[in-house]
Amino acid sequence: MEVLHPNVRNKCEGPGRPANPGVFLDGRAGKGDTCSGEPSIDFPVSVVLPAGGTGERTGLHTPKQFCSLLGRPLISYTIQAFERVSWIQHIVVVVAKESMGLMADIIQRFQHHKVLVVSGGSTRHRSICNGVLALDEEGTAPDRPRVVIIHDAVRPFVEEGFLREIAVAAKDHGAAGAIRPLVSTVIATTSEGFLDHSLERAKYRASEMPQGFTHHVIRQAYQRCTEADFEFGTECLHLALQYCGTNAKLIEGPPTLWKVTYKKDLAAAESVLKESLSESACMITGGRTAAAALAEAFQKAAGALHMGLDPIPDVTAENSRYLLKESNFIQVSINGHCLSEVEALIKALEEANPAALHPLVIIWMRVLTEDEASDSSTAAPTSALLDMASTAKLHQILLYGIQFLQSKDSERWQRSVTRAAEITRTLIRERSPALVGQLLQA
Ligand SMILES: Nc1ccn([C@@H]2O[C@H](COP(=O)(O)OP(=O)(O)OP(=O)(O)O)[C@@H](O)[C@H]2O)c(=O)n1
Ligand SMILES: O=P(O)(O)OC[C@@H](O)[C@@H](O)[C@@H](O)CO
Repeated sequence: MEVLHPNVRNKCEGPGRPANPGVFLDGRAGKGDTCSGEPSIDFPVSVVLPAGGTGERTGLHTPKQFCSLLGRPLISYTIQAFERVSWIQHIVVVVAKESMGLMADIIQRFQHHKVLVVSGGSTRHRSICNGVLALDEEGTAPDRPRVVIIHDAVRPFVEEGFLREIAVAAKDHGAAGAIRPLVSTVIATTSEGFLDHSLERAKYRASEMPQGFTHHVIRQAYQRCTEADFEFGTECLHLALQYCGTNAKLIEGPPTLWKVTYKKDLAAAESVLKESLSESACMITGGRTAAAALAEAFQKAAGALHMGLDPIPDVTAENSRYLLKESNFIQVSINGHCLSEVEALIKALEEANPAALHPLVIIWMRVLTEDEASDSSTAAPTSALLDMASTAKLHQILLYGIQFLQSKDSERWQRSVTRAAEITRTLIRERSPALVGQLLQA
């Protein structure tokens, strides 16, 4: 039986849909930390991420918040953006009841913390209301009101500095919201579909997210609003003004605040994520002379392609710091072609960084001498590579292979190294799931 939230009897939902507070999965609370010159956050801040929609406008079967970008659900990027902010204590994710299990899997797989999952409602306002009512007044006082940041779960590109501005403005004014200049002019139409009038664009702004409210204001707004508000409204700032007399402080936000609405927006978001990914790589030589010589030649070729390359002997001791850099890795294999070194690297990466935000790339670089190339006993372990790659992919590690000949002909050798660097750059840039586990020839 669902427990009705004590403060609302069927308020958020139509008949029969109560607010249904869950349990915090991990109540770790951060403390306010201040970057130089930025206002300190000395009051409790929680976040409500409405993610209970169906994403009809994408035309996809999967709701857009659960669509994968680079192998990771869109909502996981948004949650990560907030859980990296130390002064945010709790993140309430509001999902449709039928998605609660999927959301729990995502939290577990990507090691999200300080997350509470509650069930959504039939409209965005009802979902947000459920999220707000799941937060209680613990740890607050009149001079330290809890601030609630509300942010659409399908807006993954949100920065800490702007969140701080919204949170402080919400504490000071009761409500605050992100705005952006209008791109198109707003017009009103007659019932017959003709132009009635147009608004003077310079006087208006687009209301975006994040928005912030003191918990008291947003909770009172939802307790006083009407069924029509719940059914047809799209603006929380309006509810604060209409039902609490609170004029939100409006702050112009960066262009990155855009919302994923249509299918094309998913492709655009993935492209933005790709651009943010590290294109640098560490080349692990094992301290062997031949591998170090390859690394030197490869570094020149990679430099010409504007790709950073750090030759390192291993990822142990002081070099273990490379495991935490969200860098990519090239494991060099000369005169010894088993995959054991790759296996050890994958294990070290998983232990050091169990929930990498983006897929990391490992390239097994297999260099054959001319004698080995003609010796059938040194056939490439292609099936072992495929098996290892498919397991690693579950942990956001994309494993590829590149093989080439260590020719005695210097020109031929240089051409192979250059081709290997070009392939490496493409694999790192594209992170194509289709090529995972393949041994490509340079
Ligand atoms: N009943 C609803 C409807 C929407 N949302 C959330 O509100 C945010 C912004 O809404 P929108 O972009 O309209 O998402 P959808 O309603 O899913 O999209 P569509 O209108 O295309 O179906 C999204 O994160 C969406 O999941 C929600 O929590 N509960
Ligand atoms: O209207 P939709 O439900 O698609 O999206 C919600 C947006 O309207 C909303 O996030 C901002 O306009 C701020 O209120």
